[in-house]
Amino acid sequence: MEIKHHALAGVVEFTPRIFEDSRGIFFESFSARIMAEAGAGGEWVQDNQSSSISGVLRGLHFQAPPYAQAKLVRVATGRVRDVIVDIRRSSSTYGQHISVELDSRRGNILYIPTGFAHGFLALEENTLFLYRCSDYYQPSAEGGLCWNDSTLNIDWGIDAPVVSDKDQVLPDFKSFETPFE
Ligand SMILES: Cc1cn([C@H]2C[C@H](O)[C@@H](COP(=O)(O)OP(=O)(O)O[C@H]3O[C@@H](C)C(=O)[C@@H](O)[C@H]3O)O2)c(=O)[nH]c1=O
Repeated sequence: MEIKHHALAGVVEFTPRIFEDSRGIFFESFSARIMAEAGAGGEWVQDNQSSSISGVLRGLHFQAPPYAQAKLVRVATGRVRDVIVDIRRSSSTYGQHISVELDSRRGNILYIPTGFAHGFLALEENTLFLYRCSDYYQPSAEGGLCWNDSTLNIDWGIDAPVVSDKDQVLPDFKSFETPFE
């Protein structure tokens, strides 16, 4: 497993070794030991799966404490542009984001600690997105940020993605009060 520590503290990307033979491919998509040693350990309690048509954008989402969720995200079919925004008030990179392409052919996996808003854009038809969460879904704790906020200035590479009604009314960064220390 190749390990990359990203510029935003605590964010780790894993790229597994892919074994290919005449039957197809094999790779390890989760290793509690390797991930914990890289600072991406977690008590995972919920697995989620979504499928999206090309051009669907989901986000930017988080759950507020005490229901904050770390996430371990990957793509099983297709490809996404995955974006995370640091919303930890005391962080030196507060308000900054990174964008990582997650590709089912590479099998790369992104560890997102608590204190980040998360979203992704599906870049292919039938993109199957899989993720584990460190806490259960808690609708009352759901929060978010506007995907095309001018302060965040995220280059999604698309002007008019397919966005849910809920995601069209998320707050902008200027009026946002983060619940994360
Ligand atoms: C996230 C979630 C949703 N739901 C339900 C609520 C709703 O009726 C339906 C669809 O929910 P949403 O529109 O919020 O799904 P979606 O927009 O895919 O939400 C997800 O977006 C990505 C970017 C994340 O980071 C995730 O944490 C999650 O917020 O599924 C659950 O039952 N459990 C869950 O854990």
